[in-house]
Amino acid sequence: MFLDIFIMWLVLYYAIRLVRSNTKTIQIFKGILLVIIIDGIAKFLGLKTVQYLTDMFINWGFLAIIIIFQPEIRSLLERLGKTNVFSRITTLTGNEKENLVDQIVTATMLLSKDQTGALICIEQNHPLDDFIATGTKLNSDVTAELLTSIFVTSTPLHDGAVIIQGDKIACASAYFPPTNLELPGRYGARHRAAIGISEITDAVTIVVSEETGAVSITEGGKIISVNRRQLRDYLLRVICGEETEVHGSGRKLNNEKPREVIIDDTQELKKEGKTGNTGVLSRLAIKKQEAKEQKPEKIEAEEVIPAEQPEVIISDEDENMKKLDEEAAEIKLPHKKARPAPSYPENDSVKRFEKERQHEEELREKEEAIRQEQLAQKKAAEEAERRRKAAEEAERQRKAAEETERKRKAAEEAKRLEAEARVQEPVEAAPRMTPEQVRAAREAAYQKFSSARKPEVKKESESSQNQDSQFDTTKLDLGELMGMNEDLDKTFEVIDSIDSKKKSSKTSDDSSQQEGGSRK
Ligand SMILES: Nc1ncnc2c1ncn2[C@@H]1O[C@H](COP(=O)(O)OP(=O)(O)OP(=O)(O)O)[C@@H](O)[C@H]1O
Repeated sequence: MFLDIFIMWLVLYYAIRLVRSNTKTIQIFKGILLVIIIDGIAKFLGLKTVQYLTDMFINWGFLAIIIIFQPEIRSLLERLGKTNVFSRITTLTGNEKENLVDQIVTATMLLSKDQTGALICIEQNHPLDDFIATGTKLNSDVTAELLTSIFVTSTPLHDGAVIIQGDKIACASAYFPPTNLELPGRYGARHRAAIGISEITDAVTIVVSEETGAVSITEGGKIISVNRRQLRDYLLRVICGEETEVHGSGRKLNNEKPREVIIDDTQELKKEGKTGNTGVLSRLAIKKQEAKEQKPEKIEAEEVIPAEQPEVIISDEDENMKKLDEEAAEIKLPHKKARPAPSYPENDSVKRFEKERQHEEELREKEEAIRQEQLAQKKAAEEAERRRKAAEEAERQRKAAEETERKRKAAEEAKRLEAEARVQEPVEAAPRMTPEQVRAAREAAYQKFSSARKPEVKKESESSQNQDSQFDTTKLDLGELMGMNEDLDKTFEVIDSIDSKKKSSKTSDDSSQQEGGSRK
């Protein structure tokens, strides 16, 4: 019986812790409570339909809870499986815890002074192994030197968060899901990631702004700006469970961890013109303002001195702080280099959207490149065709010019030959006989000459005289005949030369005509 009650108590204890460690779970739990209350009221007032609905919800609620809390149940079982029921931090001794706090505070203040952005997450009861898996595992001692070195912007590990498990730096470059809360513009991706992790786990996260050097703490979905002293007090309380005093303020911090630390972002939102729809933080800030008026002794977010403001030195006798100052003075941060683009993984939906956008952009660029290439090819083809035609036209014109020239020369040559022929004409015109006729005449002349010498052949010469009276050689003496014979020889030579020239000019004409024909 006692064991039974003990087990039930354990189950309830862890269930409540699980619900409390996650703001989303709290909301769902509140919803379930509301349904149970409505069911009670319906029963009391006898509202049968409402009761039927709420009964249905409660009857099936077990299944619904399993479905709704599936990730949380899984994480609880995982946690049980790892037998890490007690957080690693609880296993440290008092001195180790204090040293851990000092190292974290020193590193944070150095980073703040140097305006080097940082995100340091300290694991509490909720294991952060899933987030450690997104980063680079280190498993090294927590020292101010190592912490500051990690966040120096020229190192590959500076992007993302450092997770501290117990007294070890479990990893660097871890990715946290950012919050979806509406926040003032001064909070960027780093602050969103810090609030995001505090919404889904009970971890405490320290953020150092790269822009202003301001130090903030996030826990339970809330963010608060702190100075060095406040940071130390806060960490001592969270890690060592110490109750500390804010020196000089005359006020004590709550015994419990300040789970609802909030920042007054109402002023900021008003400045940005977002007065209509103020976020959760601003509404909480207003509530807190009201509470403050009632309980002035409680420390409020609005009262926290922002880290960028000159720090108020409250006590000269704080030896711990002096020691921290001395330690910090020994650590020198390297010269900051230009900040490279973040390489940590982005929020899933944003990443997907960005990927799709890039893909579309690439497709558009490819299509445009193909279109441009086609256009260029078309232009090149057109240009080539234009050049080919121009070359053809130039060739045609060249040939035409050559042809004209050739014809001109041929005509000139013909003219020249004609002129030459005309010069030879008187010699050619004299006989006005064909060579056969001349040969016949010559023969006849010879016959006549012979018959004059021999009377027996006289009759034959008479008959030939009748044929051609022009060549009446009977009355010619030998001298005359010989002279005539020489004349005839000259005439034949002239005729032969004219014939050969005519022939040669005719063959050149023919060949040119043939060339013209084949070109056509
Ligand atoms: N989801 C995330 N998880 C872990 N680290 C992140 C995440 N988002 C951003 N960071 C870190 O924050 C850096 C970008 O910070 P950003 O300047 O956008 O934030 P910020 O809140 O304006 O801080 P700061 O005041 O330092 O500029 C990144 O380089 C990365 O190191």
